[in-house]
Amino acid sequence: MNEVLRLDGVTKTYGKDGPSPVPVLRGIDLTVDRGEVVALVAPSGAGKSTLLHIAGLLDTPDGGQVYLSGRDMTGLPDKPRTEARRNQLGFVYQFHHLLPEFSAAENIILPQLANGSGQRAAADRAADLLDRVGLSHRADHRPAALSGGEQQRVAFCRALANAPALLLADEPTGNLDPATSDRVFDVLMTLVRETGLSALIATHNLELAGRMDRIIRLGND
Ligand SMILES: Nc1ncnc2c1ncn2[C@@H]1O[C@H](COP(=O)(O)OP(=O)(O)OP(=O)(O)O)[C@@H](O)[C@H]1O
Repeated sequence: MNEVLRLDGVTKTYGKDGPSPVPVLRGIDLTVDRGEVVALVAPSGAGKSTLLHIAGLLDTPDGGQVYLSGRDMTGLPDKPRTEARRNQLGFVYQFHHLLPEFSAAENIILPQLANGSGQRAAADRAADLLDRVGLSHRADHRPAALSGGEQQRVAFCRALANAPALLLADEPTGNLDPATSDRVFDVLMTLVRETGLSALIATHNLELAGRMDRIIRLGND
């Protein structure tokens, strides 16, 4: 099985039983292979976040199937979906959403402890990931003491903390100025390549999209 993610004929309409339904996804077919980094490019409002939420098992489609590593996740109860989300998926958002009262290292350690890792192994992995993104020296600092680009690098480490099979990212550098965005995106790509991770990364930035293995377009972009 070479596919980490497969969406087959996925449809989604918001408020479909109400007076003003909003059809967003109309039969999306999409795959991400193991080790592949795919850009998701679309105009604003075309449904990138909706698609990432469905692929990330945070929302369910009205129709169609979502497969993770070959397993049909559609219609499964919450428990296996939550487990799959914890074990197989990593998320990065436009804003880092780090826990403000914890240090950079702790933000990477906590999801590992929640997933059953021991303290020592979790701390070692956090140290390794911070080293990879060039932030070893900021491990004990809280997010507020870090720059926007540094915070986002910590968020990448947190997303990779539990060694997911697939990284889902929604405008991961969209909140940064163009030069920082470029540098931080390079860090993300290096991290993804070094760990052999698969990724589906939504971006408006065509230059960044061009650096990925393949571009999938939604809507008329
Ligand atoms: N809960 C909801 N109820 C009704 N409509 C919604 C809901 N969530 C999203 N939408 C609508 O669905 C469409 C797609 O939204 P989505 O956030 O997926 O787009 P997007 O491509 O990620 O946009 P952006 O790039 O601006 O973040 C938009 O028209 C949005 O207004």
